[in-house]
Amino acid sequence: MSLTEKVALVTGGAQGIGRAVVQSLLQSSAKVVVVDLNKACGEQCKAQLDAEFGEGNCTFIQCDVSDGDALQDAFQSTVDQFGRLDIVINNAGIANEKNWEKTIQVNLTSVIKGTYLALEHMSKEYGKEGGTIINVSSMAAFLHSPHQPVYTATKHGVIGFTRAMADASIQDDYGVRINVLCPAFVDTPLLHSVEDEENMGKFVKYKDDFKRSMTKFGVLKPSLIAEGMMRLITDTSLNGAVMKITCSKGIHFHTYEPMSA
Ligand SMILES: NC(=O)C1=CN([C@@H]2O[C@H](COP(=O)(O)OP(=O)(O)OC[C@H]3O[C@@H](n4cnc5c(N)ncnc54)[C@H](O)[C@@H]3O)[C@@H](O)[C@H]2O)C=CC1
Ligand SMILES: CCCCCC(=O)/C=C/[C@H]1[C@H](O)CC(=O)[C@@H]1CCCCCCC(=O)O
Repeated sequence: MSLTEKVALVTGGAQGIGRAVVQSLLQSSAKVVVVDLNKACGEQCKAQLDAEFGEGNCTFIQCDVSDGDALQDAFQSTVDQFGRLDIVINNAGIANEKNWEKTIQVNLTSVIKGTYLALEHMSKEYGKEGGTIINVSSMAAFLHSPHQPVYTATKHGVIGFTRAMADASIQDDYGVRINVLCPAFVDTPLLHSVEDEENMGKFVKYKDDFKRSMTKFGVLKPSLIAEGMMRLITDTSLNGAVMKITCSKGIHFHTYEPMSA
């Protein structure tokens, strides 16, 4: 499906899962803004994508998503440059149990802020044309581990927030679909960062169990996560959906009991 004329903003898009998603969006002819903290990685990513897709299709904005004003400026710059916004992927995430407050800021607060900013630029409530938001959670929200308690809490939070906002979008006719994606282990730099005491603090003692779990459940390629993301972007029937991606079942959806009064 062509996303010609569509404009996407991807946080944490310079490497890992975000980078794979940016690649897929460009392959579908969208314009893409990569918002990332890592300047060197972001500039290298943009240079590679310019070489592959031509200049003018991809922009890099250096930004710490946990800085609310900077994130607001990144959204505004996107609209100033490309004239519109259609797709927002709140993907940036860290796993730092030592600086757990930062983990909450990046993984949860910034996802909430990124969703509200996306709505300001896309919702019919603000006179805009609609769009789609995908928030990145994790299978850690379903299968917890003592290795990463705060990371797990943030990923639970992302699901609850996203589902509630998806309901609000339907009830108040925002014209914006809001979904959440939960990958199992994915082969990215983040997955290796959880072996360091510097990141995990006292919980690093559980790292061998965590690694055994990786061997047991397998490790996914970022390209499969990008495939799931593209399905959430293009399937207009999906709102409030919780997509899981695992080695055993591939791309599938979590189902919930209907809410009773
Ligand atoms: N790799 C895995 O096994 C899994 C990852 N996830 C989630 O997927 C998302 C992406 O993770 P990966 O690609 O694996 O990580 P990664 O570490 O490979 O890439 C994350 C990107 O986010 C950027 N970033 C980090 N903090 C930032 C900040 N404050 N502001 C702006 N950019 C920032 C980094 O510079 C990096 O480019 C995260 O939300 C993560 O929790 C979910 C399940 C499994
Ligand atoms: C910090 C980056 C790594 C986060 C990766 C992740 O999401 C890990 C989740 C694990 C949790 O901490 C304990 C687990 O067992 C989770 C992995 C679950 C994979 C389940 C796959 C099941 C299946 O294949 O059916």
